[in-house]
Amino acid sequence: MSARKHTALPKARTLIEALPWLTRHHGKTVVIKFGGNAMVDEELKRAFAQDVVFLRHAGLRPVVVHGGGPQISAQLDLLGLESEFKGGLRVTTPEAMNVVRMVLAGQVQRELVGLLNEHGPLAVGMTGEDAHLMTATKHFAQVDGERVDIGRVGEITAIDPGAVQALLDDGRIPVISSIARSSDEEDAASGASGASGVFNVNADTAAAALAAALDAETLMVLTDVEGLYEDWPNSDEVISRLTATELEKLLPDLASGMVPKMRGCLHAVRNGVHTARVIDGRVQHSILLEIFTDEGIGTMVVPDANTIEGAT
Ligand SMILES: Nc1ncnc2c1ncn2[C@@H]1O[C@H](COP(=O)(O)OP(=O)(O)O)[C@@H](O)[C@H]1O
Ligand SMILES: CC(=O)N[C@@H](CCC(=O)OP(=O)(O)O)C(=O)O
Repeated sequence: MSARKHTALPKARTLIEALPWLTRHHGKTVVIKFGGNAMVDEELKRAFAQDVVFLRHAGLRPVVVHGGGPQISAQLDLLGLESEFKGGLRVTTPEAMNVVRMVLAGQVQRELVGLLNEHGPLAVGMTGEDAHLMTATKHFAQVDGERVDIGRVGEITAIDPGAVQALLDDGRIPVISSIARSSDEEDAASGASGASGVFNVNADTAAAALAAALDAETLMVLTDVEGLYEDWPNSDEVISRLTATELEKLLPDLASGMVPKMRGCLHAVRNGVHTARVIDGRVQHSILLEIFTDEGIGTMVVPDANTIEGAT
Protein backbone atom coordinates (compact mmCIF):
# COMPACT_ATOMS: atom_id res chain seq x y z
CA MET A 1 0.00 0.00 0.00
CA SER A 2 1.39 3.45 -0.82
CA ALA A 3 0.47 6.71 0.94
CA ARG A 4 -1.45 9.04 -1.36
CA LYS A 5 -0.20 12.64 -1.52
CA HIS A 6 -2.98 15.15 -0.91
CA THR A 7 -1.75 18.02 -3.04
CA ALA A 8 -5.09 19.82 -2.77
CA LEU A 9 -4.80 20.18 1.03
CA PRO A 10 -3.72 23.88 0.96
CA LYS A 11 -6.78 24.63 -1.20
CA ALA A 12 -9.03 22.87 1.30
CA ARG A 13 -7.44 24.87 4.13
CA THR A 14 -8.08 28.14 2.29
CA LEU A 15 -11.72 27.19 1.86
CA ILE A 16 -12.04 26.24 5.52
CA GLU A 17 -10.43 29.54 6.60
CA ALA A 18 -13.25 31.32 4.78
CA LEU A 19 -15.91 29.36 6.66
CA PRO A 20 -16.40 31.75 9.64
CA TRP A 21 -16.70 34.70 7.26
CA LEU A 22 -19.13 32.86 5.00
CA THR A 23 -21.24 31.76 7.99
CA ARG A 24 -21.39 35.30 9.33
CA HIS A 25 -22.25 36.89 6.00
CA HIS A 26 -24.65 34.27 4.66
CA GLY A 27 -27.78 35.93 3.28
CA LYS A 28 -26.33 39.45 3.71
CA THR A 29 -26.50 42.12 1.01
CA VAL A 30 -23.24 43.55 -0.33
CA VAL A 31 -23.31 46.56 -2.65
CA ILE A 32 -20.23 46.68 -4.87
CA LYS A 33 -19.37 49.82 -6.79
CA PHE A 34 -17.13 49.13 -9.78
CA GLY A 35 -15.50 52.39 -10.85
CA GLY A 36 -14.79 53.26 -14.46
CA ASN A 37 -11.12 53.74 -13.66
CA ALA A 38 -10.89 50.24 -12.18
CA MET A 39 -12.24 48.70 -15.41
CA VAL A 40 -8.88 49.03 -17.05
CA ASP A 41 -8.45 45.65 -18.70
CA GLU A 42 -10.34 42.57 -19.78
CA GLU A 43 -8.68 40.25 -17.24
CA LEU A 44 -9.67 42.54 -14.38
CA LYS A 45 -13.27 42.72 -15.55
CA ARG A 46 -13.42 38.92 -15.82
CA ALA A 47 -11.90 38.48 -12.35
CA PHE A 48 -14.42 41.02 -10.99
CA ALA A 49 -17.30 39.03 -12.50
CA GLN A 50 -15.91 35.77 -11.04
CA ASP A 51 -15.67 37.32 -7.57
CA VAL A 52 -19.24 38.61 -7.68
CA VAL A 53 -20.57 35.25 -8.88
CA PHE A 54 -18.52 33.51 -6.17
CA LEU A 55 -20.17 35.69 -3.51
CA ARG A 56 -23.59 34.88 -4.92
CA HIS A 57 -22.90 31.13 -4.89
CA ALA A 58 -21.47 31.43 -1.37
CA GLY A 59 -24.90 32.62 -0.21
CA LEU A 60 -24.49 36.41 -0.18
CA ARG A 61 -26.68 38.87 -2.08
CA PRO A 62 -24.34 40.98 -4.23
CA VAL A 63 -25.60 44.10 -6.02
CA VAL A 64 -23.34 45.85 -8.56
CA VAL A 65 -23.47 49.61 -9.17
CA HIS A 66 -21.08 50.58 -11.92
CA GLY A 67 -19.35 53.79 -12.96
CA GLY A 68 -17.99 54.70 -16.36
CA GLY A 69 -16.59 58.23 -16.10
CA PRO A 70 -13.60 57.62 -18.43
CA GLN A 71 -15.81 55.71 -20.90
CA ILE A 72 -18.29 58.64 -21.00
CA SER A 73 -15.46 61.15 -21.50
CA ALA A 74 -14.06 59.05 -24.37
CA GLN A 75 -17.45 58.97 -26.12
CA LEU A 76 -18.02 62.71 -25.62
CA ASP A 77 -14.58 63.30 -27.06
CA LEU A 78 -15.39 61.14 -30.07
CA LEU A 79 -18.52 63.22 -30.67
CA GLY A 80 -16.61 66.47 -30.27
CA LEU A 81 -18.46 67.38 -27.06
CA GLU A 82 -16.73 68.97 -24.09
CA SER A 83 -15.98 67.06 -20.86
CA GLU A 84 -15.87 69.43 -17.92
CA PHE A 85 -16.01 68.64 -14.19
CA LYS A 86 -16.99 71.08 -11.45
CA GLY A 87 -16.78 70.10 -7.81
CA GLY A 88 -15.90 66.55 -8.95
CA LEU A 89 -19.11 66.21 -11.00
CA ARG A 90 -19.59 66.22 -14.76
CA VAL A 91 -21.20 69.33 -16.21
CA THR A 92 -24.06 67.57 -17.98
CA THR A 93 -25.76 69.42 -20.84
CA PRO A 94 -28.90 67.76 -22.30
CA GLU A 95 -26.71 66.55 -25.19
CA ALA A 96 -24.16 65.10 -22.76
CA MET A 97 -26.96 63.48 -20.75
CA ASN A 98 -27.93 61.43 -23.79
CA VAL A 99 -24.33 60.27 -24.12
CA VAL A 100 -24.08 59.45 -20.37
CA ARG A 101 -27.23 57.35 -20.58
CA MET A 102 -26.10 55.62 -23.77
CA VAL A 103 -22.63 54.77 -22.45
CA LEU A 104 -23.67 53.68 -18.94
CA ALA A 105 -26.83 51.73 -19.76
CA GLY A 106 -25.99 50.68 -23.32
CA GLN A 107 -22.31 49.93 -23.09
CA VAL A 108 -20.74 49.54 -19.64
CA GLN A 109 -23.75 47.90 -17.98
CA ARG A 110 -24.27 45.53 -20.94
CA GLU A 111 -20.64 44.43 -20.82
CA LEU A 112 -20.76 43.67 -17.07
CA VAL A 113 -24.07 41.83 -17.39
CA GLY A 114 -22.55 39.76 -20.22
CA LEU A 115 -19.45 38.87 -18.18
CA LEU A 116 -21.52 37.86 -15.14
CA ASN A 117 -23.88 35.79 -17.26
CA GLU A 118 -21.01 33.74 -18.65
CA HIS A 119 -21.45 31.92 -15.32
CA GLY A 120 -25.19 31.31 -15.63
CA PRO A 121 -28.48 33.22 -15.88
CA LEU A 122 -27.67 35.54 -12.98
CA ALA A 123 -27.25 39.20 -13.85
CA VAL A 124 -30.06 41.60 -14.73
CA GLY A 125 -29.23 45.17 -15.73
CA MET A 126 -31.32 48.17 -14.80
CA THR A 127 -30.88 51.90 -14.38
CA GLY A 128 -32.17 54.04 -11.54
CA GLU A 129 -35.06 54.94 -13.86
CA ASP A 130 -36.45 51.39 -13.76
CA ALA A 131 -39.37 50.78 -11.38
CA HIS A 132 -38.63 54.20 -9.79
CA LEU A 133 -35.46 52.80 -8.25
CA MET A 134 -33.83 56.23 -7.98
CA THR A 135 -35.57 59.59 -8.00
CA ALA A 136 -33.54 62.80 -8.04
CA THR A 137 -33.79 66.52 -8.10
CA LYS A 138 -31.38 68.97 -9.73
CA HIS A 139 -28.07 69.25 -7.91
CA PHE A 140 -26.00 72.43 -7.83
CA ALA A 141 -22.23 72.14 -7.31
CA GLN A 142 -20.38 74.16 -4.69
CA VAL A 143 -17.28 75.74 -6.20
CA ASP A 144 -15.24 78.12 -4.02
CA GLY A 145 -18.30 78.75 -1.89
CA GLU A 146 -20.45 79.53 -4.95
CA ARG A 147 -23.53 77.60 -6.02
CA VAL A 148 -22.91 76.57 -9.64
CA ASP A 149 -25.39 75.20 -12.20
CA ILE A 150 -23.90 72.01 -13.70
CA GLY A 151 -26.88 70.97 -15.82
CA ARG A 152 -28.64 67.63 -15.54
CA VAL A 153 -26.78 66.36 -12.49
CA GLY A 154 -29.04 64.82 -9.90
CA GLU A 155 -29.22 64.59 -6.15
CA ILE A 156 -31.08 61.48 -5.01
CA THR A 157 -34.25 62.27 -3.10
CA ALA A 158 -35.84 58.82 -2.93
CA ILE A 159 -34.93 55.18 -3.48
CA ASP A 160 -37.51 52.48 -4.06
CA PRO A 161 -35.47 49.26 -3.70
CA GLY A 162 -38.45 46.94 -4.39
CA ALA A 163 -37.33 45.78 -7.83
CA VAL A 164 -33.77 45.16 -6.63
CA GLN A 165 -35.04 43.18 -3.62
CA ALA A 166 -37.24 41.11 -5.91
CA LEU A 167 -34.28 40.28 -8.14
CA LEU A 168 -32.17 39.35 -5.12
CA ASP A 169 -34.95 37.16 -3.73
CA ASP A 170 -35.01 35.44 -7.12
CA GLY A 171 -31.27 34.71 -6.85
CA ARG A 172 -30.26 37.28 -9.48
CA ILE A 173 -27.43 39.81 -9.44
CA PRO A 174 -28.75 43.33 -10.16
CA VAL A 175 -26.33 45.51 -12.16
CA ILE A 176 -27.29 49.16 -11.85
CA SER A 177 -26.40 52.27 -13.84
CA SER A 178 -26.41 55.54 -11.92
CA ILE A 179 -29.14 57.38 -13.80
CA ALA A 180 -32.15 58.66 -11.87
CA ARG A 181 -35.63 59.77 -12.89
CA SER A 182 -36.63 63.33 -12.16
CA SER A 183 -38.82 64.04 -9.12
CA ASP A 184 -40.60 66.64 -11.23
CA GLU A 185 -43.51 64.68 -12.75
CA GLU A 186 -43.68 66.85 -15.88
CA ASP A 187 -39.93 66.56 -16.39
CA ALA A 188 -40.06 62.78 -15.73
CA ALA A 189 -42.81 62.31 -18.30
CA SER A 190 -40.84 64.21 -20.95
CA GLY A 191 -37.92 61.85 -20.31
CA ALA A 192 -39.68 59.04 -22.11
CA SER A 193 -38.77 60.65 -25.40
CA GLY A 194 -35.34 62.04 -24.52
CA ALA A 195 -32.93 62.71 -21.71
CA SER A 196 -34.75 65.67 -20.19
CA GLY A 197 -36.56 63.61 -17.54
CA VAL A 198 -33.44 61.99 -16.16
CA PHE A 199 -30.41 63.00 -14.15
CA ASN A 200 -26.77 61.96 -14.17
CA VAL A 201 -25.82 60.81 -10.67
CA ASN A 202 -22.28 60.14 -9.53
CA ALA A 203 -21.97 56.35 -9.26
CA ASP A 204 -20.33 56.43 -5.78
CA THR A 205 -23.23 58.50 -4.47
CA ALA A 206 -25.77 56.17 -6.09
CA ALA A 207 -24.08 53.04 -4.67
CA ALA A 208 -24.01 54.49 -1.15
CA ALA A 209 -27.65 55.59 -1.26
CA LEU A 210 -28.68 52.16 -2.54
CA ALA A 211 -26.61 50.36 0.13
CA ALA A 212 -28.39 52.37 2.82
CA ALA A 213 -31.84 51.80 1.29
CA LEU A 214 -31.20 48.05 1.00
CA ASP A 215 -29.95 47.82 4.57
CA ALA A 216 -26.82 46.29 3.11
CA GLU A 217 -24.19 44.92 5.39
CA THR A 218 -21.27 46.16 3.32
CA LEU A 219 -20.54 48.78 0.69
CA MET A 220 -17.40 48.03 -1.34
CA VAL A 221 -16.03 50.71 -3.62
CA LEU A 222 -13.49 49.48 -6.18
CA THR A 223 -11.27 52.18 -7.59
CA ASP A 224 -7.82 52.78 -9.11
CA VAL A 225 -5.88 53.48 -5.90
CA GLU A 226 -5.06 51.28 -2.89
CA GLY A 227 -7.51 53.11 -0.65
CA LEU A 228 -7.73 56.53 0.95
CA TYR A 229 -4.24 58.03 1.13
CA GLU A 230 -3.51 59.98 4.26
CA ASP A 231 -1.69 62.83 2.55
CA TRP A 232 -2.48 62.53 -1.15
CA PRO A 233 -0.64 63.28 -3.48
CA ASN A 234 2.44 63.65 -1.26
CA SER A 235 2.41 60.20 0.28
CA ASP A 236 0.98 56.78 -0.48
CA GLU A 237 0.29 55.83 3.14
CA VAL A 238 -3.16 54.23 3.11
CA ILE A 239 -5.53 54.82 6.03
CA SER A 240 -6.69 51.30 6.86
CA ARG A 241 -9.55 52.08 9.25
CA LEU A 242 -11.65 55.14 10.07
CA THR A 243 -14.71 55.81 12.18
CA ALA A 244 -17.53 57.94 10.76
CA THR A 245 -16.53 60.92 12.92
CA GLU A 246 -12.87 60.64 11.92
CA LEU A 247 -13.89 60.56 8.27
CA GLU A 248 -16.22 63.53 8.69
CA LYS A 249 -13.30 65.61 9.97
CA LEU A 250 -11.17 64.64 6.95
CA LEU A 251 -13.85 65.36 4.33
CA PRO A 252 -13.20 69.11 3.81
CA ASP A 253 -9.55 68.38 2.94
CA LEU A 254 -10.21 65.65 0.41
CA ALA A 255 -9.67 66.13 -3.32
CA SER A 256 -11.65 65.36 -6.47
CA GLY A 257 -12.53 61.68 -7.05
CA MET A 258 -12.28 60.77 -3.37
CA VAL A 259 -14.93 63.27 -2.28
CA PRO A 260 -18.05 61.43 -3.55
CA LYS A 261 -16.52 58.09 -2.53
CA MET A 262 -15.82 59.07 1.06
CA ARG A 263 -19.04 61.09 1.38
CA GLY A 264 -20.84 57.97 0.16
CA CYS A 265 -19.03 55.77 2.70
CA LEU A 266 -20.00 58.19 5.47
CA HIS A 267 -23.63 58.28 4.34
CA ALA A 268 -23.73 54.47 4.23
CA VAL A 269 -22.33 53.83 7.72
CA ARG A 270 -24.46 56.61 9.20
CA ASN A 271 -27.53 54.92 7.71
CA GLY A 272 -27.23 51.35 8.87
CA VAL A 273 -24.53 49.84 6.65
CA HIS A 274 -22.03 48.00 8.89
CA THR A 275 -18.85 48.72 6.92
CA ALA A 276 -17.91 50.72 3.86
CA ARG A 277 -14.64 49.87 2.14
CA VAL A 278 -12.58 51.51 -0.58
CA ILE A 279 -10.38 48.92 -2.27
CA ASP A 280 -7.99 48.68 -5.19
CA GLY A 281 -9.87 47.44 -8.23
CA ARG A 282 -6.61 47.14 -10.18
CA VAL A 283 -5.67 44.10 -8.10
CA GLN A 284 -7.13 40.90 -9.54
CA HIS A 285 -9.75 39.32 -7.25
CA SER A 286 -9.57 42.31 -4.91
CA ILE A 287 -13.08 41.56 -3.62
CA LEU A 288 -12.15 38.06 -2.47
CA LEU A 289 -8.82 39.29 -1.10
CA GLU A 290 -10.60 41.95 0.93
CA ILE A 291 -13.00 39.37 2.30
CA PHE A 292 -10.55 36.59 3.04
CA THR A 293 -7.69 38.67 4.42
CA ASP A 294 -7.92 39.37 8.15
CA GLU A 295 -6.70 42.95 7.86
CA GLY A 296 -8.44 43.74 4.58
CA ILE A 297 -6.55 45.47 1.78
CA GLY A 298 -7.97 48.99 1.52
CA THR A 299 -9.67 51.59 3.69
CA MET A 300 -12.51 50.51 5.95
CA VAL A 301 -15.04 52.98 7.39
CA VAL A 302 -17.06 51.86 10.40
CA PRO A 303 -19.87 53.53 12.35
CA ASP A 304 -18.93 55.42 15.52
CA ALA A 305 -18.77 53.40 18.72
CA ASN A 306 -18.59 50.33 16.63
CA THR A 307 -21.25 48.40 18.43
CA ILE A 308 -22.75 46.60 15.46
CA GLU A 309 -22.00 42.92 15.76
CA GLY A 310 -20.05 41.49 12.87
CA ALA A 311 -18.80 44.84 11.54
CA THR A 312 -15.47 43.44 10.39
N1 LIG B 1 -6.78 61.12 -0.49
C1 LIG B 1 -6.82 60.44 -1.64
N2 LIG B 1 -6.52 59.14 -1.65
C2 LIG B 1 -6.58 58.41 -2.80
N3 LIG B 1 -6.92 58.93 -4.01
C3 LIG B 1 -7.24 60.23 -4.08
C4 LIG B 1 -7.21 61.05 -2.90
N4 LIG B 1 -7.61 62.30 -3.25
C5 LIG B 1 -7.88 62.26 -4.57
N5 LIG B 1 -7.66 61.04 -5.10
C6 LIG B 1 -7.89 60.70 -6.50
O1 LIG B 1 -9.14 60.03 -6.63
C7 LIG B 1 -9.05 59.10 -7.72
C8 LIG B 1 -10.20 58.08 -7.65
O2 LIG B 1 -11.43 58.68 -8.02
P1 LIG B 1 -12.05 58.53 -9.49
O3 LIG B 1 -11.00 58.94 -10.50
O4 LIG B 1 -13.33 59.26 -9.52
O5 LIG B 1 -12.22 56.96 -9.62
P2 LIG B 1 -13.44 55.99 -9.99
O6 LIG B 1 -13.57 55.97 -11.49
O7 LIG B 1 -12.99 54.66 -9.45
O8 LIG B 1 -14.70 56.48 -9.33
C9 LIG B 1 -7.67 58.52 -7.54
O9 LIG B 1 -7.17 57.97 -8.74
C10 LIG B 1 -6.84 59.75 -7.11
O10 LIG B 1 -6.31 60.37 -8.24
C1 LIG C 1 -22.50 63.54 -12.14
C2 LIG C 1 -21.35 62.69 -12.56
O1 LIG C 1 -20.21 63.14 -12.50
N1 LIG C 1 -21.63 61.47 -13.01
C3 LIG C 1 -20.64 60.52 -13.46
C4 LIG C 1 -21.32 59.17 -13.61
C5 LIG C 1 -20.36 58.02 -13.87
C6 LIG C 1 -19.42 57.79 -12.70
O2 LIG C 1 -19.60 58.24 -11.57
O3 LIG C 1 -18.34 56.98 -13.03
P1 LIG C 1 -17.03 56.71 -12.17
O4 LIG C 1 -17.45 55.99 -10.96
O5 LIG C 1 -16.21 55.88 -13.09
O6 LIG C 1 -16.36 58.03 -11.84
C7 LIG C 1 -20.04 60.96 -14.81
O7 LIG C 1 -20.75 61.53 -15.63
O8 LIG C 1 -18.85 60.68 -15.03
